[in-house]
Amino acid sequence: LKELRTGGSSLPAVSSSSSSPSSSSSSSSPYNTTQQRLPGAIIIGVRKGGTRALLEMLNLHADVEVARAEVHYFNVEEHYRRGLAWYRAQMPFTLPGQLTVEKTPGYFAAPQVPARVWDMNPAVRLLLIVRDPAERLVSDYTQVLHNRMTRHKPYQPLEELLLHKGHIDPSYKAVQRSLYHLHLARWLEVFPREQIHVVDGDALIRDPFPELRKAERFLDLPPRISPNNFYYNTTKGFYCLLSAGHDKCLDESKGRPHAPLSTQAFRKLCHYFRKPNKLFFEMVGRSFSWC
Ligand SMILES: Nc1ncnc2c1ncn2[C@@H]1O[C@H](COP(=O)(O)OS(=O)(=O)O)[C@@H](OP(=O)(O)O)[C@H]1O
Repeated sequence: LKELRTGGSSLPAVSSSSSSPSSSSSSSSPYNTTQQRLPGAIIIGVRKGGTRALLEMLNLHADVEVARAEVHYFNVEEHYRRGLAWYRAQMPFTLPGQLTVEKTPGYFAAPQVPARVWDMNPAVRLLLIVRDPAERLVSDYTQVLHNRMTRHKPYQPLEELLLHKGHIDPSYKAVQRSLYHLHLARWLEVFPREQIHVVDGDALIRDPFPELRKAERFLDLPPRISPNNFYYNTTKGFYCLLSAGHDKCLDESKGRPHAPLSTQAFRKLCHYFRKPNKLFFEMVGRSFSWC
């Protein structure tokens, strides 16, 4: 939508030899007014929490430009070795005063990432969008299942991966990714709590606008996103975006029907997450109505 309005992020990326966080690459635009800048805000996770929806919705704001692709700079060694100039060259072109936002949910659970993000810019604002960890896990599995099916690869039913001798298997990666308190603890060793804004992913699904208003406030953006930017699409079963006469829904990989899981197994999952959830609520100073 924004691209249609400003042409901002559709310009080609250029690389720069500088690695200073404050420096930036000049654009090849005829007016030379736009530059690629390092992000002032990063959506760090959680995977399947609604990170794409949040990014696209923030992009409705005239003062925001977003990196369309997940960059995986801080969590993939090969990318990190390329340095900040490479990272910056993955960012959209922005006008002075515009905020660059990127999202890579893989950052949240990667232990080396918080310190690296701090080194990039200790003032960067972090957005963490969370969702009921049991639902998140099923969504996570559903995505892997879909990818494997598309590549005609074999796959195990969720219950086989999730349960070991009738108990939740803590070594299953999707279980680990839902232990939000463990991952957040590592971020809080590096960043003050005030620098991390927690978005309620379930609330964002039900009614995006209030969550966006809170995010605008956290990012010190003037309130520009309005309820008129959203409409409920009955075919998709989710809110879609409206801006400057254009409408846009997230692609079909967002909001897929979930893989089946027995009620009994789902209950076990909910029970398993009860304690970790409590620890997470204490950490963030608020609670969520998760199962
Ligand atoms: N408006 C709107 N439209 C479509 N989907 C929406 C929306 N808001 C939130 N969501 C939820 O986003 C979930 C996908 O999360 P992510 O974008 O973080 O996934 S990913 O980690 O980047 O793959 C996706 O999860 P699933 O429903 O499990 O597919 C959605 O529930």
